[in-house]
Amino acid sequence: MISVLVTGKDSQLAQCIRDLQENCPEISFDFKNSKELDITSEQSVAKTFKAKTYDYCVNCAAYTAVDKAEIEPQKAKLVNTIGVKNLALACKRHNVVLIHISTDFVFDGKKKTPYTEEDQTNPINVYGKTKRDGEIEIQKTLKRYFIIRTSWLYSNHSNNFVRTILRLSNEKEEIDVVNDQIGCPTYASDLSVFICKIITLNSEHYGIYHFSNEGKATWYGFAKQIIEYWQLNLKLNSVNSNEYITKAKRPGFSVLDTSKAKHTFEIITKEWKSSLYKCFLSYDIQ
Ligand SMILES: NC(=O)C1=CN([C@@H]2O[C@H](COP(=O)(O)OP(=O)(O)OC[C@H]3O[C@@H](n4cnc5c(N)ncnc54)[C@H](OP(=O)(O)O)[C@@H]3O)[C@@H](O)[C@H]2O)C=CC1
Ligand SMILES: Cc1cn([C@H]2C[C@H](O)[C@@H](COP(=O)(O)OP(=O)(O)O[C@H]3O[C@@H](C)C(=O)[C@@H](O)[C@H]3O)O2)c(=O)[nH]c1=O
Repeated sequence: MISVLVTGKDSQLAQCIRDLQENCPEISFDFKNSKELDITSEQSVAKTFKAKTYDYCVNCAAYTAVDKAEIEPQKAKLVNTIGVKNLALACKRHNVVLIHISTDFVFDGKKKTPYTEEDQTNPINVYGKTKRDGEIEIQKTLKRYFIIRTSWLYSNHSNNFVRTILRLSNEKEEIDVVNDQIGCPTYASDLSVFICKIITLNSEHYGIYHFSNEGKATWYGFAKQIIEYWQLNLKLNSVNSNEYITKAKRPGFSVLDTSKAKHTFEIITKEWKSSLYKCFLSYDIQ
């Protein structure tokens, strides 16, 4: 049995891993929520790693409120940088492989072609900076780690853009959505399959990997597709970022090049629209 600690039990990603559990009989998962394991507390982390022996730690715990991070940067840093450092140190002490999830928002979005793992990071908002600093803490501390950068995660769990659009369709007749930020929506369930594959392979190809669904979209295009699949009665207005003011700046282009993950782990990434359709089919509120 492979023993795996998963932090951030209530995150959408951890919930997707939980959904997958019965398809991975060789893995014994131990999910901890933020009360059971607070990654910002050295004591809490030490206690968890002493209580049981783990082969892997999958870190799904994060501060993910992109706009709020601009007004409480210390809180974002505490979770995304200091908390990650605590986990990396504990993994080192207990010889555990760390699988950490990072983001397309570590990039500034000035590139015109998909970002590779070798591209320079240059975050333009607090969330992105704290996530990039978390990556650095891992690289300083550990040799046996996987940092998986992904983008625009959604699922039928927790907070995400799909759920926001569904909620707004109940509250409003029309909404403005930005058409000048390009990325790739990624079904968290597909990412959880990839994480389990790395674990079951017992891969030693440590390092940074980009994982997303295939293709690209604007948030406007993403919203349009959600409206089409769910047949929502919501009018969309396409606007520029300077017409839709938010506290945090977001990269104009943050599509990830997933070639390295595809070649190393022999995976096929799914086209984003087909994964969105799968998410639609799995939805319980239709
Ligand atoms: N959402 C997205 O679009 C993307 C996310 N990512 C990354 O993927 C990962 C998973 O994201 P996602 O599933 O959306 O996350 P969510 O926002 O759904 O959940 C984050 C979880 O982290 C937990 N958490 C916060 N602080 C702590 C703490 N101090 N100790 C332990 N747990 C804590 C929260 O618990 P509680 O609710 O109890 O506070 C919450 O359950 C994150 O690393 C994120 O940065 C990357 C790209 C895109
Ligand atoms: C809800 C809404 C958002 N937007 C814009 C704001 C923003 O530029 C973009 C996305 O909005 P959201 O705030 O929902 O998504 P945001 O929190 O920015 O999403 C990001 O989350 C973090 C955690 C990541 O790591 C990223 O990969 C990315 O998924 O869409 C509209 O234009 N209209 C709307 O009605």
